[in-house]
Amino acid sequence: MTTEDAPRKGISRRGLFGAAGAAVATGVAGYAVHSALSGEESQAADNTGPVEFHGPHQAGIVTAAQDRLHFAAFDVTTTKRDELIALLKEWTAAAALLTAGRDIGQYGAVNGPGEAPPEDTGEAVGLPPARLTLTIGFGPSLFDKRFGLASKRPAALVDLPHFIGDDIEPGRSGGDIAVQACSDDPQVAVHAIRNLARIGFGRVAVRYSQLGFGRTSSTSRAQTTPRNLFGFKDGTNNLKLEDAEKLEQQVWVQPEDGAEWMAGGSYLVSRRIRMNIEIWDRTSLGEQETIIGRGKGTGAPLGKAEEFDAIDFVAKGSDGEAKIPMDSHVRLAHPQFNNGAELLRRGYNFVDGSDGLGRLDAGLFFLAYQRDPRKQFIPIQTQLARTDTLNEYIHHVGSGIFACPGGVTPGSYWGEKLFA
Ligand SMILES: C=CC1=C(C)c2cc3[nH]c(cc4nc(cc5[nH]c(cc1n2)c(C)c5CCC(=O)O)C(CCC(=O)O)=C4C)c(C)c3C=C
Ligand SMILES: [Fe+2]
Repeated sequence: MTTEDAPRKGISRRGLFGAAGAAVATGVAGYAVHSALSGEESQAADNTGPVEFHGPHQAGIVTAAQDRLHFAAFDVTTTKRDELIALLKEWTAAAALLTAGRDIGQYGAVNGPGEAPPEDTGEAVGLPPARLTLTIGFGPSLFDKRFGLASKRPAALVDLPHFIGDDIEPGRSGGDIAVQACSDDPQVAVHAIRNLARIGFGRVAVRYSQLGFGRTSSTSRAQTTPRNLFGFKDGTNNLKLEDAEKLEQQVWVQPEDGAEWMAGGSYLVSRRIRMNIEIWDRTSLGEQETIIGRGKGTGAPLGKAEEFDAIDFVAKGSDGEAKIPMDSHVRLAHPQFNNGAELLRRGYNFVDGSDGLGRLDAGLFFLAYQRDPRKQFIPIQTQLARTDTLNEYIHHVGSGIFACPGGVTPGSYWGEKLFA
């Protein structure tokens, strides 16, 4: 692309330098060499392209989980419904460009007039789309009196209850609107949120945000299972994008579920879960495996050999005790003990420095999509909060719930059906 092409929406970021230059500038070439080292990384080497923004469902839910997260919750600061709608239209147009790997605005980062601030902040120039997805959700507080939306609040968008052991910080919780940016390049995800926040200036303000540096789930059978900060494979028994029938039952809101505008959408629960890394690290391997209910090396259920072997909750060891302990995490979270309820987990590891007492401020930014939190997250978490032995090593400090509408078709905008 040349500067002559500039007065057209969405400057190609790579085109500014040419494809070869972009590969070098982004380190993609180095990434590919590095990727020869292991199967897991070679999977990532292909992850530079775009994910389609438009479709029946929002991208970023069943999309094979990317490696990086920038999650932001916004408070709406305008009280004018028209201004909020205008913002959602602007955000949608920008999101379509960003996810295609393009600069936002007409002139992008570097082709505008020298006298004005650039339309795009520029830190993603030369970077590929890196499978960026942007997923929007609306929190319960958006449905107060301000925008005339009270009657549109879905019954399933409940305020989450207090769970035993919760230590929730209001400043890390709630939000009128959430945007989940996932990408295989951290700078691409950060660029996206930064530019959406910039577009929103005067209409929304970032309430809190969270970076995640490593996925803690796989959402496709083509992906290997990653590890969380306790060193365990996480996401083995997750819902996967290949399970189309189960996704209809457990993830996608159906037309008969009420709140018509939510059909094809899903409910997101976010929890910032602090992990007591230092205490965990002083716990024996056997105890760690007993707490989770799976082997640390293989990820196999206790008593089994392979990661994807079925869990046998009945099997007893020579001591007469259940091989999968009654208070182990996988037993208490399993659909068999939760009325068949499942979650599509999409969380990320985080480390936000240390807490001043020499402990890492680290943990899991838990993200889970579901058809109805009243039947899924809430009962599962109620059970975990009561008896999960993992609770000695974790505590929940942030919380959010968001109604994520169905997908965007070309010409429509995020939340159009909500405001219709
Ligand atoms: C309310 C839902 C859940 C919370 C909160 C949660 C926190 C949490 N989990 C781990 C580690 C693992 N979880 C695993 C399985 C698993 N976890 C949940 C739900 C919540 N976890 C479910 C529904 C499942 C699947 C259970 C099953 O059907 O077998 C596992 C095992 C591997 C896997 O299947 O993913 C690990 C490991 C941590 C560290 C954590 C909080 C910090
Ligand atoms: Fe879990």
